[in-house]
Amino acid sequence: MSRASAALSAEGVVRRYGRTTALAGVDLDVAPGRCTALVGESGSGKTTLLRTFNRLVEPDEGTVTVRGRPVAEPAPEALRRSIGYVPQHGGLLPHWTVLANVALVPRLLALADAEALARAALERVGLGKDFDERWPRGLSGGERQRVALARALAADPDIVLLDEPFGALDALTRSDVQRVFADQRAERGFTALLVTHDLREAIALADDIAVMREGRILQRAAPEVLLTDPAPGYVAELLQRAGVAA
Ligand SMILES: Nc1ncnc2c1ncn2[C@@H]1O[C@H](COP(=O)(O)OP(=O)(O)OP(=O)(O)O)[C@@H](O)[C@H]1O
Repeated sequence: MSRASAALSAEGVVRRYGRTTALAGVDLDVAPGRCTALVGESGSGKTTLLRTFNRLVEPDEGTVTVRGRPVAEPAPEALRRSIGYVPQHGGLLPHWTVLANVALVPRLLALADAEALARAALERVGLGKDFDERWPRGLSGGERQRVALARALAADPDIVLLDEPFGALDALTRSDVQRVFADQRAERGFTALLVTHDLREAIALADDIAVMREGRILQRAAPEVLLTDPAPGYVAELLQRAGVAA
C-alpha cells in the first residue's frame, strides 16, 4: 500500500527522550477501515507511536501522514478534532457532565446538533438518558470507558486512536466494552489503531497486530499468521507467555 492511500502512515519515525529512544525507526501503514493493534510490553513505544498520529508527540526523524497528508500540514487542533481519541484512563473532564464530555468534539467542530450527536453516541454504547447529567467520578470503570468511547465516536470520525481503552476492567466488563467497540467498528467502518498489552484482546479485535519492542516493530501480521508463524525469538516467546501460541 502506498503512503498516499493509507489512513495512517509512519515512515522511519524516530523519537528520543534524552537518552531513551522511544521509537527507533518505525514504519507502519494502516489501510482505511482496518484495525491494527500495537502490542508489546510496557515501555516498548506503543503510546508514543500512537500519539505521533494526532501530533501529541512530534518525531525527531521520519514522516507521519494521516489520510495521505503530513500531520504537520493542518493546524494541530484541526487534525485532533478530525480523529477520535481514547487516551489512557479515558481522559474525561472531571468537572463536566457525561453529556458535556461527549459533546466536546461536536461542539468544537461547531456542529449544530452537538448535544443530539452526543446523546446518540451514548445510546450506541448502551448508556441511556439517565447518564447525561452524571459526573465522571460517579461512574463505574466500565461506564467510564463506554463514555470515553462515545466521546471518541460522537462526531463520527473516520479514524480512531485508542490507548488501552479497556484497561483496568474486570474480565466480564472488559468483554462487554470490547463488544461495543467491535459492533461500532462493524457499523461505522472507521480505521482504528488500538494500543493494548493484552494479546488476546488484539487477536479478538484487530485485523492485524504489530508487536513492538524497544521502539521497533518486530513483526506485523494478521492474528492467524502471528499465531501460526511467529517470528522466532521474542515474538514467539511473547505468544508462549500469553498462552496463545498455536
Ligand atoms: N514524555 C516523556 N518523557 C520522557 N520519556 C518518555 C516520555 N514518553 C515516553 N517516554 C519513554 O519512552 C519509552 C516508550 O514509552 P511509551 O509510553 O511509548 O511505551 P508503552 O509501550 O506505551 O508503555 P505502556 O504500555 O507502559 O504505556 C519509555 O521508556 C518511556 O519512559
